[in-house]
Amino acid sequence: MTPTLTVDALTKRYGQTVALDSVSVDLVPGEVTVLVGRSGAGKTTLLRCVNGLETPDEGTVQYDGTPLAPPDVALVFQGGALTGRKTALENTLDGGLARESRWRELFGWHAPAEKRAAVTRLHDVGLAGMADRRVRTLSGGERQRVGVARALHQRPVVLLADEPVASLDPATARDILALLADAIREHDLVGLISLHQPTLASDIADRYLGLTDGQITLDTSATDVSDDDIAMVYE
Ligand SMILES: Nc1ncnc2c1ncn2[C@@H]1O[C@H](COP(=O)(O)OP(=O)(O)OP(=O)(O)O)[C@@H](O)[C@H]1O
Repeated sequence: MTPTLTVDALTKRYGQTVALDSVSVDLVPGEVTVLVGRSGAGKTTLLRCVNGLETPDEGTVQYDGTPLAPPDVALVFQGGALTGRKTALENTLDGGLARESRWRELFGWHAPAEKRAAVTRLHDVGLAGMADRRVRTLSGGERQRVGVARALHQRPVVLLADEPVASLDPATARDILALLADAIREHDLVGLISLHQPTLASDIADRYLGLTDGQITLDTSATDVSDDDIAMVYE
Protein backbone atom coordinates (compact mmCIF):
# COMPACT_ATOMS: atom_id res chain seq x y z
CA MET A 1 0.00 0.00 0.00
CA THR A 2 1.23 3.53 -0.74
CA PRO A 3 2.50 5.27 2.41
CA THR A 4 0.51 8.37 3.25
CA LEU A 5 1.20 11.50 5.25
CA THR A 6 -1.89 11.78 7.39
CA VAL A 7 -2.69 15.09 9.04
CA ASP A 8 -5.57 14.41 11.40
CA ALA A 9 -7.68 17.08 13.10
CA LEU A 10 -4.76 19.46 13.62
CA THR A 11 -5.56 22.49 15.76
CA LYS A 12 -3.08 25.18 16.74
CA ARG A 13 -3.96 28.25 18.81
CA TYR A 14 -1.88 31.28 19.65
CA GLY A 15 -3.77 32.91 22.52
CA GLN A 16 -7.16 33.88 21.08
CA THR A 17 -6.02 33.21 17.50
CA VAL A 18 -6.95 29.85 16.02
CA ALA A 19 -4.21 29.45 13.39
CA LEU A 20 -5.31 25.92 12.44
CA ASP A 21 -8.81 24.71 13.08
CA SER A 22 -9.10 20.92 12.90
CA VAL A 23 -7.20 20.47 9.64
CA SER A 24 -7.28 16.96 8.18
CA VAL A 25 -5.65 15.93 4.93
CA ASP A 26 -3.90 12.92 3.39
CA LEU A 27 -0.91 13.47 1.09
CA VAL A 28 0.78 10.81 -1.03
CA PRO A 29 4.38 10.56 -2.28
CA GLY A 30 5.30 11.84 -5.71
CA GLU A 31 2.52 14.41 -5.77
CA VAL A 32 3.09 18.18 -5.72
CA THR A 33 0.48 19.87 -3.56
CA VAL A 34 0.40 23.67 -3.61
CA LEU A 35 -0.90 25.33 -0.48
CA VAL A 36 -2.67 28.63 -1.12
CA GLY A 37 -4.42 31.12 1.11
CA ARG A 38 -4.45 34.72 2.23
CA SER A 39 -1.85 36.12 4.56
CA GLY A 40 -2.58 34.79 8.03
CA ALA A 41 -4.65 31.83 6.77
CA GLY A 42 -2.38 29.35 8.56
CA LYS A 43 -0.07 28.08 5.81
CA THR A 44 3.18 28.52 7.72
CA THR A 45 1.63 27.12 10.88
CA LEU A 46 0.54 23.98 9.01
CA LEU A 47 4.03 23.48 7.57
CA ARG A 48 5.65 24.08 10.96
CA CYS A 49 3.33 21.56 12.63
CA VAL A 50 4.13 18.96 9.97
CA ASN A 51 7.89 19.34 10.43
CA GLY A 52 7.71 19.47 14.21
CA LEU A 53 8.81 23.10 14.69
CA GLU A 54 5.42 23.70 16.31
CA THR A 55 3.51 21.39 18.59
CA PRO A 56 -0.20 21.31 17.76
CA ASP A 57 -2.74 21.74 20.55
CA GLU A 58 -4.76 18.89 19.13
CA GLY A 59 -4.42 16.36 16.34
CA THR A 60 -1.63 14.25 14.88
CA VAL A 61 0.74 14.04 11.91
CA GLN A 62 1.80 10.56 10.85
CA TYR A 63 3.59 9.00 7.90
CA ASP A 64 2.62 5.45 7.08
CA GLY A 65 0.96 5.16 10.49
CA THR A 66 3.82 6.41 12.67
CA PRO A 67 5.04 9.84 13.81
CA LEU A 68 7.79 11.39 11.69
CA ALA A 69 11.36 11.70 12.99
CA PRO A 70 12.94 15.17 12.46
CA PRO A 71 15.28 14.14 9.59
CA ASP A 72 12.30 12.72 7.69
CA VAL A 73 10.89 16.17 6.99
CA ALA A 74 12.84 18.85 5.13
CA LEU A 75 11.67 22.45 4.95
CA VAL A 76 12.84 24.93 2.32
CA PHE A 77 12.30 28.53 3.44
CA GLN A 78 12.09 31.83 1.66
CA GLY A 79 15.69 32.99 1.27
CA GLY A 80 16.98 29.50 1.98
CA ALA A 81 17.91 30.08 5.65
CA LEU A 82 21.48 29.10 4.82
CA THR A 83 24.75 30.03 6.52
CA GLY A 84 26.27 32.76 4.35
CA ARG A 85 29.88 32.33 5.48
CA LYS A 86 29.84 28.61 4.66
CA THR A 87 30.30 27.21 1.17
CA ALA A 88 27.54 25.69 -0.93
CA LEU A 89 29.01 22.26 -0.15
CA GLU A 90 29.15 22.87 3.62
CA ASN A 91 25.55 24.08 3.64
CA THR A 92 24.47 21.03 1.67
CA LEU A 93 26.37 18.71 4.02
CA ASP A 94 24.58 20.33 6.98
CA GLY A 95 21.36 18.82 5.64
CA GLY A 96 22.73 15.34 6.30
CA LEU A 97 24.14 15.97 9.79
CA ALA A 98 21.24 14.43 11.65
CA ARG A 99 21.86 11.17 9.77
CA GLU A 100 25.62 11.08 10.48
CA SER A 101 27.15 9.75 13.67
CA ARG A 102 27.00 11.95 16.76
CA TRP A 103 30.71 12.83 16.88
CA ARG A 104 30.73 13.80 13.23
CA GLU A 105 27.72 15.99 13.90
CA LEU A 106 29.54 17.55 16.87
CA PHE A 107 32.68 18.44 14.95
CA GLY A 108 31.14 19.00 11.54
CA TRP A 109 33.33 16.27 9.98
CA HIS A 110 31.82 14.41 7.10
CA ALA A 111 32.42 10.94 5.70
CA PRO A 112 33.93 10.96 2.18
CA ALA A 113 30.83 9.24 0.80
CA GLU A 114 28.70 12.04 2.28
CA LYS A 115 30.87 14.64 0.55
CA ARG A 116 30.58 12.85 -2.76
CA ALA A 117 26.81 12.62 -2.37
CA ALA A 118 26.58 16.33 -1.50
CA VAL A 119 28.62 17.32 -4.56
CA THR A 120 26.30 15.19 -6.70
CA ARG A 121 23.29 16.96 -5.19
CA LEU A 122 24.76 20.36 -6.03
CA HIS A 123 25.30 19.10 -9.56
CA ASP A 124 21.70 17.88 -9.70
CA VAL A 125 20.33 21.30 -8.74
CA GLY A 126 22.37 23.03 -11.43
CA LEU A 127 25.33 24.18 -9.33
CA ALA A 128 28.10 22.02 -10.79
CA GLY A 129 31.47 23.62 -10.11
CA MET A 130 30.11 25.93 -7.41
CA ALA A 131 30.64 23.69 -4.37
CA ASP A 132 33.38 25.93 -2.92
CA ARG A 133 31.56 29.23 -3.36
CA ARG A 134 30.53 30.94 -0.13
CA VAL A 135 26.77 31.18 -0.05
CA ARG A 136 26.78 34.93 0.67
CA THR A 137 28.39 35.43 -2.76
CA LEU A 138 25.58 33.60 -4.59
CA SER A 139 22.50 35.11 -6.25
CA GLY A 140 19.07 34.61 -4.67
CA GLY A 141 18.22 31.88 -7.18
CA GLU A 142 21.53 30.09 -6.64
CA ARG A 143 21.02 30.24 -2.88
CA GLN A 144 17.64 28.69 -3.20
CA ARG A 145 19.19 25.92 -5.30
CA VAL A 146 21.58 25.27 -2.41
CA GLY A 147 18.52 25.24 -0.12
CA VAL A 148 16.98 22.51 -2.27
CA ALA A 149 20.27 20.54 -2.35
CA ARG A 150 20.51 20.75 1.44
CA ALA A 151 16.90 19.65 1.86
CA LEU A 152 17.46 16.65 -0.43
CA HIS A 153 20.72 15.76 1.33
CA GLN A 154 18.64 15.32 4.48
CA ARG A 155 17.07 12.31 2.64
CA PRO A 156 13.56 13.27 3.72
CA VAL A 157 10.33 11.47 2.94
CA VAL A 158 8.42 14.75 3.14
CA LEU A 159 9.59 17.93 1.39
CA LEU A 160 7.94 21.16 2.52
CA ALA A 161 8.58 24.61 1.12
CA ASP A 162 7.31 27.83 2.69
CA GLU A 163 7.10 30.66 0.16
CA PRO A 164 10.30 29.39 -1.47
CA VAL A 165 10.29 31.92 -4.32
CA ALA A 166 8.81 35.02 -2.67
CA SER A 167 11.91 37.15 -3.20
CA LEU A 168 12.82 35.98 -6.71
CA ASP A 169 12.02 37.37 -10.16
CA PRO A 170 9.30 35.43 -12.07
CA ALA A 171 11.67 33.52 -14.39
CA THR A 172 13.97 32.43 -11.54
CA ALA A 173 10.93 31.62 -9.40
CA ARG A 174 9.63 29.30 -12.12
CA ASP A 175 13.02 27.56 -12.36
CA ILE A 176 13.19 26.98 -8.60
CA LEU A 177 9.62 25.70 -8.44
CA ALA A 178 10.34 23.32 -11.32
CA LEU A 179 13.40 22.08 -9.43
CA LEU A 180 11.33 21.42 -6.31
CA ALA A 181 8.58 19.70 -8.28
CA ASP A 182 11.09 17.50 -10.16
CA ALA A 183 12.74 16.51 -6.86
CA ILE A 184 9.39 15.59 -5.31
CA ARG A 185 8.47 13.41 -8.30
CA GLU A 186 11.89 11.87 -8.89
CA HIS A 187 12.52 10.97 -5.23
CA ASP A 188 8.87 10.07 -4.61
CA LEU A 189 8.50 12.52 -1.73
CA VAL A 190 5.37 13.91 -0.17
CA GLY A 191 5.54 17.51 -1.41
CA LEU A 192 3.72 20.50 0.04
CA ILE A 193 4.64 23.99 -1.19
CA SER A 194 3.02 27.19 0.06
CA LEU A 195 2.84 29.96 -2.50
CA HIS A 196 1.64 33.53 -2.38
CA GLN A 197 1.42 33.76 -6.16
CA PRO A 198 -1.07 31.11 -7.38
CA THR A 199 -0.24 32.06 -10.98
CA LEU A 200 3.15 30.42 -10.51
CA ALA A 201 1.54 27.25 -9.21
CA SER A 202 -0.09 26.06 -12.43
CA ASP A 203 3.21 24.84 -13.93
CA ILE A 204 3.92 22.46 -11.07
CA ALA A 205 0.77 21.66 -9.08
CA ASP A 206 -0.82 18.23 -9.08
CA ARG A 207 -3.20 19.28 -6.37
CA TYR A 208 -4.34 22.49 -4.68
CA LEU A 209 -5.02 22.86 -1.00
CA GLY A 210 -6.55 26.13 0.18
CA LEU A 211 -6.68 27.45 3.72
CA THR A 212 -9.07 30.12 4.96
CA ASP A 213 -8.90 31.19 8.59
CA GLY A 214 -7.21 27.94 9.57
CA GLN A 215 -9.65 25.66 7.76
CA ILE A 216 -9.31 23.77 4.49
CA THR A 217 -11.64 25.39 1.98
CA LEU A 218 -10.14 23.94 -1.21
CA ASP A 219 -8.83 20.46 -1.97
CA THR A 220 -8.91 19.83 -5.70
CA SER A 221 -6.69 18.20 -8.30
CA ALA A 222 -4.92 20.56 -10.70
CA THR A 223 -6.89 19.10 -13.60
CA ASP A 224 -10.23 19.97 -11.97
CA VAL A 225 -9.43 23.30 -10.32
CA SER A 226 -10.81 26.53 -11.80
CA ASP A 227 -9.55 30.10 -11.44
CA ASP A 228 -12.73 30.83 -9.48
CA ASP A 229 -11.94 28.03 -7.02
CA ILE A 230 -8.56 29.59 -6.28
CA ALA A 231 -9.91 33.15 -6.23
CA MET A 232 -12.48 32.05 -3.64
CA VAL A 233 -9.66 31.16 -1.21
CA TYR A 234 -8.39 34.74 -1.45
CA GLU A 235 -11.79 36.47 -0.95
N1 LIG B 1 4.25 32.58 16.95
C1 LIG B 1 3.03 33.15 16.84
N2 LIG B 1 2.50 33.84 17.85
C2 LIG B 1 1.27 34.40 17.76
N3 LIG B 1 0.48 34.29 16.67
C3 LIG B 1 0.97 33.61 15.61
C4 LIG B 1 2.26 33.00 15.64
N4 LIG B 1 2.47 32.38 14.46
C5 LIG B 1 1.37 32.60 13.73
N5 LIG B 1 0.46 33.33 14.41
C6 LIG B 1 -0.87 33.75 13.93
O1 LIG B 1 -1.51 32.62 13.38
C7 LIG B 1 -2.22 32.96 12.19
C8 LIG B 1 -1.71 32.13 11.03
O2 LIG B 1 -0.38 32.56 10.74
P1 LIG B 1 0.51 31.89 9.59
O3 LIG B 1 1.84 32.50 9.66
O4 LIG B 1 0.41 30.42 9.71
O5 LIG B 1 -0.26 32.36 8.27
P2 LIG B 1 0.22 32.30 6.76
O6 LIG B 1 -0.95 31.82 5.96
O7 LIG B 1 1.47 31.54 6.64
O8 LIG B 1 0.49 33.83 6.45
P3 LIG B 1 1.54 34.51 5.42
O9 LIG B 1 1.08 34.14 4.05
O10 LIG B 1 1.41 35.98 5.70
O11 LIG B 1 2.90 33.98 5.75
C9 LIG B 1 -2.04 34.46 12.01
O12 LIG B 1 -3.16 35.11 12.58
C10 LIG B 1 -0.77 34.75 12.78
O13 LIG B 1 -0.77 36.09 13.27
